[in-house]
Amino acid sequence: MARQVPYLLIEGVEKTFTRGSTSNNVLHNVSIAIEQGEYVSIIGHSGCGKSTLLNLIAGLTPVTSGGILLENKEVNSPGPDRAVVFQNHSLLPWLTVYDNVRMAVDKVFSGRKSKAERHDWTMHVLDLVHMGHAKDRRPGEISGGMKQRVGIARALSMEPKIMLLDEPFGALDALTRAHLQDSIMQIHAALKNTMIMITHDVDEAVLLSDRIIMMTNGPSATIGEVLDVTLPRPRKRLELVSNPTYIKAREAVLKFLYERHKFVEAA
Ligand SMILES: Nc1ncnc2c1ncn2[C@@H]1O[C@H](COP(=O)(O)OP(=O)(O)OP(=O)(O)O)[C@@H](O)[C@H]1O
Repeated sequence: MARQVPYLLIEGVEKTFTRGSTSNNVLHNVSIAIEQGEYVSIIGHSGCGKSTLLNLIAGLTPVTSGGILLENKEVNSPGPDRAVVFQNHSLLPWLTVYDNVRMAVDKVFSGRKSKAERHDWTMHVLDLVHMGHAKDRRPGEISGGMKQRVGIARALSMEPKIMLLDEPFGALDALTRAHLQDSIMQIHAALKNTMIMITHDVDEAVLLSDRIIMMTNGPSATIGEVLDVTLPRPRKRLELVSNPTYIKAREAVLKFLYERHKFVEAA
């Protein structure tokens, strides 16, 4: 029987940055298979290589050795099938909320959807992140949380196979962050897209993820442990607080980060 190919396969990946005669092996032998529709978080101490790993999947930087396959095709350049959402939204300040999303829609769908369809699709994704009402505002006229919603809408609008989220809620206050986490859970439930998210927040990782990838400290960081989060969905943050599975998962990540792989400040 033919072996089933994983949706995203990261196999034996090494990443070394070289400048002049010095080289820094950031990632060592990173291997994992991710299934379609999974929500996977990557957690690890500062500087271990989380963003580097995300950039490799995005195709923004090449692997030194090993390989990344998406639906059995090698990833070696950026593409609209992998949309990245950064911590600091990167909206164009002179365009409205609508036009910031529409630009991405036009880029990806100009040959495949009519003008009216592209308009409807733009409004649909803005409504998904609850930003339809603010479509005519410019980035300077909306809050940080709203900007992040537009960034997520823009990424979603490209119908990517994989959403790559680099600390998407890191710059937001706790309440805004909670609202956006709820939105992303609703979007994930509705669209069933594959999400890979970097976070420093243990509660966020447990709340959102199907699996949590825990990275060891660098240099030569690798995947230390992978935790399955078996909590059923939809998940409600208030109900989880006293849920034994939630408490156990949270404890497992905290123990990994603060007992087995403590952060040691470089001398
Ligand atoms: N383009 C680059 N050239 C050289 N070194 C780099 C480059 N990008 C990252 N690094 C190095 O790779 C290591 C990992 O960086 P990376 O940003 O991936 O870590 P991180 O886990 O995402 O950190 P943080 O949690 O603080 O954002 C660091 O030592 C960094 O200096």
